[in-house]
Amino acid sequence: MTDTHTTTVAGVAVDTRHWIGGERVASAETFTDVSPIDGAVLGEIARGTAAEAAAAVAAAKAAFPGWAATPRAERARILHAVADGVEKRLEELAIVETCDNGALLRSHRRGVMPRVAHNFRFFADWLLKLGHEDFDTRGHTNHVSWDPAGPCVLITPWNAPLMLATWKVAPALAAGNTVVLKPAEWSPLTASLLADIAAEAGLPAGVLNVVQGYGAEIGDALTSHPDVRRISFTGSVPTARRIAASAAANLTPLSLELGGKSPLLVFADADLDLAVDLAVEQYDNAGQVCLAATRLLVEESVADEFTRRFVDRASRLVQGDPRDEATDIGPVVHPRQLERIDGFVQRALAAGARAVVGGRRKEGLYYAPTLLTGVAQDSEIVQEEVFGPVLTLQTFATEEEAVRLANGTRYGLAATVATGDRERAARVTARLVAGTVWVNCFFVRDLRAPFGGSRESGMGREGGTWSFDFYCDLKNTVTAPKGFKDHG
Ligand SMILES: NC(=O)C1=CN([C@@H]2O[C@H](COP(=O)(O)OP(=O)(O)OC[C@H]3O[C@@H](n4cnc5c(N)ncnc54)[C@H](O)[C@@H]3O)[C@@H](O)[C@H]2O)C=CC1
Ligand SMILES: O=C(O)/C=C/C=C(\O)C(=O)O
Repeated sequence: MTDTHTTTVAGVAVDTRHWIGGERVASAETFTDVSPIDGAVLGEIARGTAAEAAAAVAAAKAAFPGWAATPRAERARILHAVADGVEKRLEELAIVETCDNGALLRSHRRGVMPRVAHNFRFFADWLLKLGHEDFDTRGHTNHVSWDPAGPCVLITPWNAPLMLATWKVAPALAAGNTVVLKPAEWSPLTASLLADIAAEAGLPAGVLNVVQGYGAEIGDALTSHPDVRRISFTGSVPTARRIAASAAANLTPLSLELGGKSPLLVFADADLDLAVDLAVEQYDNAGQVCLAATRLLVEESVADEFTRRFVDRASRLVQGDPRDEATDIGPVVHPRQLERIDGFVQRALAAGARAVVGGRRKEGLYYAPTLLTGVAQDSEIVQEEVFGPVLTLQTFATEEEAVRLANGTRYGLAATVATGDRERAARVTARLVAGTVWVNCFFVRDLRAPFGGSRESGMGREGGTWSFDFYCDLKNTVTAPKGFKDHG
């Protein structure tokens, strides 16, 4: 149901306007938000332009001095209150997100939305632990402080909308910055709910602004705005190039978390059932996970047995409505994404690949979980990020070959190694080019650790102190032991 400025999704009222300077602001035009589950219209969302971008940055700029001067303990208290609000509305956020992007409700309930709250709690607590380091040089004190940088523009994708947005919003606010958040146009709703939650938690007007619209319109206006002091972007490589070009004009510092084509290396000495579990896990969120290990690299001697067990496990996956607790794989996010995924698969099949599992569309926006064999290292399907439930399988004869194949793309976001040999694990992980490497596990990580990608998978790292390195202007104040009136 939708009226002019509010839509109701699964019983939850969501404001479809921007949130700028503590007020709801409409745009002259709207765009239609559609659910990938069944094509239902979820709402008419404000389609922001350069004017709303300018208003949001102006609001963030005006609110900056007050928020930057707010004591750390008070900033942390408010961020914990935001986390409380997320937890209170967890069920609402979970169902709205599922209707909006089609990811599993059970994942939103049990993993994703708790992580959203944790993002706020973690950075609130980390802020309070962040030291002011002092160094002494011939009696001169070098005092290093973490100064807030100014208004930050945060641009996020649709595959894990609120989780990836708050991974940026929380440290940016903790650092004392103000924020303009632009969520993806395919999943705009939970960002609007976050604005409500933040206001209820007592975040002052203008400290968090949320604008809606298309990347090429309002997104571009935000990233080229001269008053913006940080841009953090998660999304695709082509968009990152455009944003980096906009940022270059103003020399705005940039953090980029981009795509991947990560490998899962399965050695013959691995626990094969565990390795198969790890491989099947890559279909989570219908494969729309930047970290997904979509290239299965399996040692020749166990490849047939691995494939047999994989096919058996994959054939038992339940595909269907993501609101159903029994569902393992929901729809992909948008008809354009479905076309893109199927295009990759059909071109690979035409080039000689074999679909051991899937390889076709199903009804609606559902794509059969797919495993392709007979693929060459330099083929499109092995080199390009598909961002769908599509895995490839290649074999290797030696550890050397495994590492060469694993590192043989232009990406470097993540890698997973399945092995029963600790020494091999140490040897191989040391040689992999990736921001995160998992051994006999996947996806679990500590927010104190750095997160980001090498090569075309990104620029910079966020997480723990690395987030504050990015969102702060670090300052070194050197004070001499002389010149003060009270000094003898
Ligand atoms: N490394 C990481 O942590 C993650 C990376 N991703 C990557 O994101 C991609 C999927 O997300 P998509 O939404 O399709 O990416 P996308 O790059 O098309 O869009 C991401 C965001 O950028 C905005 N945007 C588009 N053009 C823009 C412009 N010219 N200026 C400013 N903003 C603009 C969009 O509106 C959206 O909010 C995949 O490639 C995936 O690997 C996704 C999740 C996590
Ligand atoms: O921050 C994390 O640990 C996970 C990030 C997840 C994604 O980037 C994703 O779902 O694509």
